[in-house]
Amino acid sequence: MQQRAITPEKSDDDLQFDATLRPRALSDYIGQEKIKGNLRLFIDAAKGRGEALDHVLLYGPPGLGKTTLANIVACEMGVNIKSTSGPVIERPGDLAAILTNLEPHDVLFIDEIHRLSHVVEEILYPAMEDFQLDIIIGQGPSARSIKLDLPRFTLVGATTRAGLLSSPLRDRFGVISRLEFYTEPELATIISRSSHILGMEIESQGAVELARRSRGTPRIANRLLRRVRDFAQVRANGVITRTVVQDTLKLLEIDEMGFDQMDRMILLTIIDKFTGGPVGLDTIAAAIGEESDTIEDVYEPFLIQNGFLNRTPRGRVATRAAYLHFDRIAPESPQGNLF
Ligand SMILES: Nc1ncnc2c1ncn2[C@@H]1O[C@H](COP(=O)(O)OP(=O)(O)OP(=O)(O)O)[C@@H](O)[C@H]1O
Ligand SMILES: [Mg+2]
Repeated sequence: MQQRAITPEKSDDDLQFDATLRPRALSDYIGQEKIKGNLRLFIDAAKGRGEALDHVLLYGPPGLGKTTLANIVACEMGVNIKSTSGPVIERPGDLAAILTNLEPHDVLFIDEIHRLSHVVEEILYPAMEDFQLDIIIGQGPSARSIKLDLPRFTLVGATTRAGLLSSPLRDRFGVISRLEFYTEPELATIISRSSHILGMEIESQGAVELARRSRGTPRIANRLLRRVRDFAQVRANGVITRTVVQDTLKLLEIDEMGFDQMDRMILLTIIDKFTGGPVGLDTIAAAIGEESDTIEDVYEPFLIQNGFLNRTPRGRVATRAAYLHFDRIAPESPQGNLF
């Protein structure tokens, strides 16, 4: 897939920036006030009792700050964090090795936790609940089952798809938090903070304009900021003004709403090829040549939340706002459930 400027998924050149721009303390983490309030309380309580924090599940669209929060939790608890991800833990032995190496109260961060295999999940249940490792060593008649005590640890799980988590796994988390898209003022604050860290001068109108076009997502805001920075250096004496932002985004073909080519393709396919829908996700995916999982996880949440797309039992439907945005005339009497 071609690298989109706006995709909220990680790319390699994000990694270095992620490291520099990632807030380290809860007080530097902007927005998500409800989650922050809860975590603050639970962390203070756990520390007060000298206990490990309860297991935490973080879910929500890519780029909203799940990994960042996991690291902050460890930092605020004053413990180490071990990071891994669902697809990386292939065999029960892999997880056993990680678990037996934890120190008391450590944070184990499992990203993409919905992609853990079944056999690995089975090991995780008693580990989360009773801090016991229950594992079978060897095969056939010589196989032995061994039980080990584990230190009390905190599992922080992250996923873009909470719906794909098995309920026994979900039930073992004491804290389940959903990350929301950020408001424009929150994103403007994040952008100003990032500019400051990168040593860039940004006018407040520039930050507001960029915030408006960042699809509610800090990762996108930071990525666009890098592009804007290049433009500002070359064409505008290094200061990020509203005009600099507008000109850069025009080059990147990102419109007033923050839609890029892929968003436009999804909506216009529904409007023009399928008379506004309803049309199945797989059909849309085939028509535009993108994975349906990617459409569902990455692009749709923002379009739905902002009222451009509806998810109905019979398929996806473009809303009146979508027709208006593209200067199309919405059908007079829609097929029953259109609007
Ligand atoms: N609340 C926040 N305040 C400031 N910066 C943030 C905040 N949340 C995220 N960021 C920035 O956005 C970037 C992406 O965040 P992060 O990697 O934590 O997202 P994620 O939810 O883990 O994404 P993914 O689902 O793709 O793993 C980070 O590098 C960080 O700089
Ligand atoms: Mg992450």
